Amino acid sequence: MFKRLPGDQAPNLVSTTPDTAVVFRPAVVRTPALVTLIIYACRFVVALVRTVWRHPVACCVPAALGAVWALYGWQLTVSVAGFVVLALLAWAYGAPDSFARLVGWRLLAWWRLMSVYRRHWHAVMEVSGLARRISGRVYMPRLVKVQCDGWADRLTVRMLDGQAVKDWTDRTDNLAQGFGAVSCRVALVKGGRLVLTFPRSDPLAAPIPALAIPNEPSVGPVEIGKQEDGRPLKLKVHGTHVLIAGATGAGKGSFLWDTIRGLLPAMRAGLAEVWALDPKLMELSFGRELFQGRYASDPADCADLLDEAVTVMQKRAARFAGLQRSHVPTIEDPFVLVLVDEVAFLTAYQPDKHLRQRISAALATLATQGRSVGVGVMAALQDPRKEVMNIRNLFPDKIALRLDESEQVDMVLGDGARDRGALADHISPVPELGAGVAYMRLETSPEPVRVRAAYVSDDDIREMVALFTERGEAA
Ligand SMILES: Nc1ncnc2c1ncn2[C@@H]1O[C@H](COP(=O)(O)OP(=O)(O)OP(=O)(O)O)[C@@H](O)[C@H]1O
Repeated sequence: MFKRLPGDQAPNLVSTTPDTAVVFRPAVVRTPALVTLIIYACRFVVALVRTVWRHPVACCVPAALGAVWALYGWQLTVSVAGFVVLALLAWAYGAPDSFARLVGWRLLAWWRLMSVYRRHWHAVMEVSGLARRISGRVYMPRLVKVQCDGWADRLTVRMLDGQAVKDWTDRTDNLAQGFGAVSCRVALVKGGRLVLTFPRSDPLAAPIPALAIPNEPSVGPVEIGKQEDGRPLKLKVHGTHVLIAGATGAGKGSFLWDTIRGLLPAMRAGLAEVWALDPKLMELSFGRELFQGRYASDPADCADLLDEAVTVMQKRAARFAGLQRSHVPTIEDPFVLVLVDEVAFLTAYQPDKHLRQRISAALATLATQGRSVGVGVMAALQDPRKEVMNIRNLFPDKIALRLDESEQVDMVLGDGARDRGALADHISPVPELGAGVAYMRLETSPEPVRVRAAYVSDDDIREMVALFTERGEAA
């Protein structure tokens, strides 16, 4: 603090300009040692109370051991501590799931809080610009709690008043680097509170082999791979439409084949049919026996097949009107999934304008009216621009595999998806690392989820065809 002293010429004065009549001298207020000690003691008590409040278990254990030591001596203390450690080890070995849920992840969360997040919190907030300095006072976002599971650390954070989620999503790189993680995901939980997710490992790093064909016929969500937290990835196909976008070699075929594989028992039971449009004549032709004649590659045949699907849809709608509002698959009215590989060949690159318009109209009709009567569309494409696929917004569920440009991410997944952590343009082009890896945004959840589809090889497709045709021979 500086005190203004007009005309003062005493030594040790500070002047901002030479030869000026206005000079300044630091005004030093001496604080008695006792006051300083009292301030430190108060701070210590507050910190102690706050620590006990926040970490009651971690504080009670050493306190209880200390009490046993004081009352009964060190021998009993060591015996009790040893017994507790052995009991915990036995629990961890005998029932690892319940141990992890009730003790393990909490211990890890406490350790990560102390060793990483609280330790670096101030520095990371200041350097990344998320803390604010106003009139010399520092305002710091509050780290509310840390939770851990087998895959990631989740930090609940109280934003500063006036901060926007975008302030945080713009700094995910800073946060990840600051806390030594490979990535950071930001999600708003409720007004002013965010959850920052820092993965500790990546269950999607290695390709996933084709999953076992399910035993039960079902059109319910089909298991097609893994989510980034290691849980199974189940994709809803009945009652929705799915758009899959990815650069060449990104692994779009995996999503198509995994879906067919998951539906195979229902197809065998007559509860589901897959109709395939394969204008590139590469992807789906390999298993065309599975489509029972509902397969087309020539654009004119594709248009006919789509028109047929529209007719099925309209007849069902006329029958169901006033009787039922959602579709239940039966042998008479099976779930029909129209698979379109490289839909841009039909909607954008098709030179015959009439055919193009017919196909676009049929796809738009199916996408707007099909799902409640059991006709779904799953379309894959490389280029997600509006000129190429002007009905992409009619698909409630969207999947973005590796994309070439960052702007394409929001084109596929919707506005703000990339800001929320869907870095589809960062997925590795090396097939072992990145093929089949995608970000998925579902109608029911705005948060993009990172997933990997299992790889269905040619041999797996042959096995599926054999299993399916076996049914035909048996019938
Ligand atoms: N889920 C997966 N896991 C691991 N590797 C995969 C996966 N899916 C595909 N691959 C590998 O990536 C290669 C390209 O896959 P695929 O042909 O399905 O890509 P695509 O997106 O359909 O490409 P295009 O648009 O050129 O047809 C495959 O030959 C395979 O080696």
